[in-house]
Amino acid sequence: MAPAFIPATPLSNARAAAFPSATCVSPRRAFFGAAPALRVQSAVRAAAHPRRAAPRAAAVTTDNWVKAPGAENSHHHADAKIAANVSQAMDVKRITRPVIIGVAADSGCGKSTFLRRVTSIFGTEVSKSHTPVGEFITVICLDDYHTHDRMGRREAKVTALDERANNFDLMASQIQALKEGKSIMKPIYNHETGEIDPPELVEPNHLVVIEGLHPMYDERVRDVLDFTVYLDLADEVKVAWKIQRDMAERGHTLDNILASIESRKPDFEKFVDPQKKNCDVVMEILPTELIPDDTEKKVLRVRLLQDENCTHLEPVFLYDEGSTIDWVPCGRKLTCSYPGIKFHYGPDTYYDKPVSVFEVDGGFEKLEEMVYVETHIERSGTKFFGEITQSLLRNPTAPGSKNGTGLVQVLMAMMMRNVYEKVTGKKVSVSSS
Ligand SMILES: Nc1ncnc2c1ncn2[C@@H]1O[C@H](COP(=O)(O)OP(=O)(O)OP(=O)(O)O)[C@@H](O)[C@H]1O
Ligand SMILES: O=C(CO)[C@H](O)[C@H](O)COP(=O)(O)O
Repeated sequence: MAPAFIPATPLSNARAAAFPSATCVSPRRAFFGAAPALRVQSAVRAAAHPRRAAPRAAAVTTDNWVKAPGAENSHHHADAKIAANVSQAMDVKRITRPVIIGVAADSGCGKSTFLRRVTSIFGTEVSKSHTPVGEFITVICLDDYHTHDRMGRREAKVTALDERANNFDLMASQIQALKEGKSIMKPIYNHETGEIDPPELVEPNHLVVIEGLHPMYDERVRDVLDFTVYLDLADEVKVAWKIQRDMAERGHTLDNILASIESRKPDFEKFVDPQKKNCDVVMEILPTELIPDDTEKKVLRVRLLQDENCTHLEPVFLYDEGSTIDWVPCGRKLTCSYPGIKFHYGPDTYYDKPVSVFEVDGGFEKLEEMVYVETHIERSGTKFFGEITQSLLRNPTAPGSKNGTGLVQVLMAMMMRNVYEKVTGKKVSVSSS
């Protein structure tokens, strides 16, 4: 029998503007780029359909489930469980084995923007719910494993980045369970209220992405991951993006934004940043080198660092694998206005390990011309001629579509698709129209 469909936990209302020190937005809200209208709509829907508003726990029978190891670590997590048996969803959806991918970054560093590109490359959609779920992919935000609610963190005098503020025992047991094909009752950290809501049902899926501050922090969780991605923003870029988002869209003051970034820095450096050392791919976003003394930080230099020894990764390259290449296709091949665009590819070392670097500095004047560049990017895993260009053209106004950030995000999304295909031996079919 097919498992009963459990309504997804609805999006909660706007995160309180009353917490000006908060630097991140609800990943779900950002994931769908939800305008206030959407949030209101979702609240109205919930009111009109009370079942939607009910906690997911109410719809599931978990009598023969077991308490998840780690649930005892926090009174907020007491109801976190793991199914005793493999989920029927495995059979019903013909899941070979769930592929689990980690995406790590600080808050506001473009995880949601990247994950929208991922779903687009997989040709799939996800629900507008606390945990986005689709036929193929589920995206779990690891903020849900915060040990304390917002008030509790204040009392304990810890930031959300601190290891003590996260229940890694529970995270490890539940992500491991999903990989084994078992459903879980996962806690919910509610960014709107700062509270921990009753747990929700999450079933195994073909692809499960775990995103947030610490997907690779705990060895037990890291060992479960099939592929790991780290989004690494230079401080100047982080500040510029924060200013753009939090000042323009949320009415925060500049001083407030800067103070918040500064206050997170020590714990960011201690608990989040070190994860990048062991990642399969790292996307560095840096200020351009094409404009001397650039102050605007709108033109970006992007470096994709690909671990040469990663089991499932075949690094992309320009022209000739292993060579060092600097390429400026501006002129007859590409329309470029100042400062133009420059590509670089070559071997390098990153924390003592060999990596291939694919780098793009600057932007595209005409996105359609990207197809010329695409013909020179080798082993990108495209399924048809022009797939990268088509993917960027599908949403030309998305952040980064006209510069290297969008291009590198699409390349990383294709790597994730390759990893999925390698691990499962199944092909993902996509449409070229
Ligand atoms: N490639 C890009 N170029 C320019 N701006 C970008 C790019 N990617 C993301 N941004 C901007 O940065 C901000 C944060 O992006 P996003 O919401 O994707 O980050 P996030 O890591 O999911 O944030 P949070 O953890 O706070 O939810 C947004 O305002 C977005 O428009
Ligand atoms: O770094 C973060 C990741 O999103 C948040 O700051 C953390 O999850 C705490 O959330 P909030 O500020 O809403 O209490």
